Amino acid sequence: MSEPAIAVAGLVKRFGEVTAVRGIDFTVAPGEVFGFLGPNGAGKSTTINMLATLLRPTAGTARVAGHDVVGERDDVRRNIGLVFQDPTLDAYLSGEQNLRFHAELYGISRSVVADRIRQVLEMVGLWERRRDKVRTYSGGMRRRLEIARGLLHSPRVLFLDEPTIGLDPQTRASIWDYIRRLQRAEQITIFLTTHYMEEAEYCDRIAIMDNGRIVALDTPEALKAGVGKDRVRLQTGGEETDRAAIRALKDGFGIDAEVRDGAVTFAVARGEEFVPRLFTELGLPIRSVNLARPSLDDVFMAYTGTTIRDAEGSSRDWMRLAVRNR
Ligand SMILES: Nc1ncnc2c1ncn2[C@@H]1O[C@H](COP(=O)(O)OP(=O)(O)OP(=O)(O)O)[C@@H](O)[C@H]1O
Repeated sequence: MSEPAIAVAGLVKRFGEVTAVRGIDFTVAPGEVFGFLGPNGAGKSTTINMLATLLRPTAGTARVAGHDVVGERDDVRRNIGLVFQDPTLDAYLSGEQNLRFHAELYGISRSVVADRIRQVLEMVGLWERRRDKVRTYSGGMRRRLEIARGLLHSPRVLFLDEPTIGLDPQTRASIWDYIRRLQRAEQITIFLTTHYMEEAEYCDRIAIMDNGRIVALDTPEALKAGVGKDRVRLQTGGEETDRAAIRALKDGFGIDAEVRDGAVTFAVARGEEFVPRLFTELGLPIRSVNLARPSLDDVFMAYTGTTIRDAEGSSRDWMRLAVRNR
């Protein structure tokens, strides 16, 4: 197997008395979309800043695109793209001029720059608007331009800190569409932080961070399967058959069911495998079946004791400080 895109071992960050990151370990495979979720102050921004070489770890190691974030900082920087919270586009320049400026900063060779600018602008659907000043762009267009800029120097790993915060759901969905397409087209690894559960669903794997530690790490599916059972609602067509169904579920499967809102309701592991058995083994008429899975909100609640909504809002000022003080 090829080397991980990100490999973190025993990573710690202390700010004086505060230990923001308390020894975390994880790896991210090349081409993965990896999401970091957690309440305010969990240590997400501190972690992403260490991986992006903007903050120096207190202890432990992190390798990004095969290079050490402390010992080979310049190599890491050449191989990563950053799309962070602070908007740093120049609103009085056109989209294309912003990218040219970035290309110069990164020393991208003149012979390839025009082609590459076209490529990334087309990827995020802004080629037609390239000559317009950024101040005429919508919030979603600016974000797409920032993503295009983060990709300009063909990074192996793209870091996105809350890529869609403050955007409406439709724009968020379209940004994700672009992120997914980019990831396929460029085969890059994407590491992002988010507060939005539906956004976490797009990730191949998610790490939930709380109080400086990773408390859960898996695919969204596995995390949901881990917190609880699926909920099945069954309609049999009558009170008598409902009662018979409750008995049959108890006797045949050892399941406790009850009638709720006119449907026989119960919890079961791997509901999608259980429902077909109902049809063949229950021996009663079934008029409809509804299967609901635990959501990532349930997962978040189970691991952090708060809802993701409570965790919204932000203490981003720390990150700005960290970026400025680098
Ligand atoms: N430069 C700093 N100096 C002192 N303490 C800091 C600094 N940066 C972060 N912290 C502290 O470290 C902890 C983790 O902060 P961090 O910003 O990494 O959390 P987060 O998970 O990104 O939160 P949010 O979702 O609010 O952005 C917090 O207690 C924060 O106050």
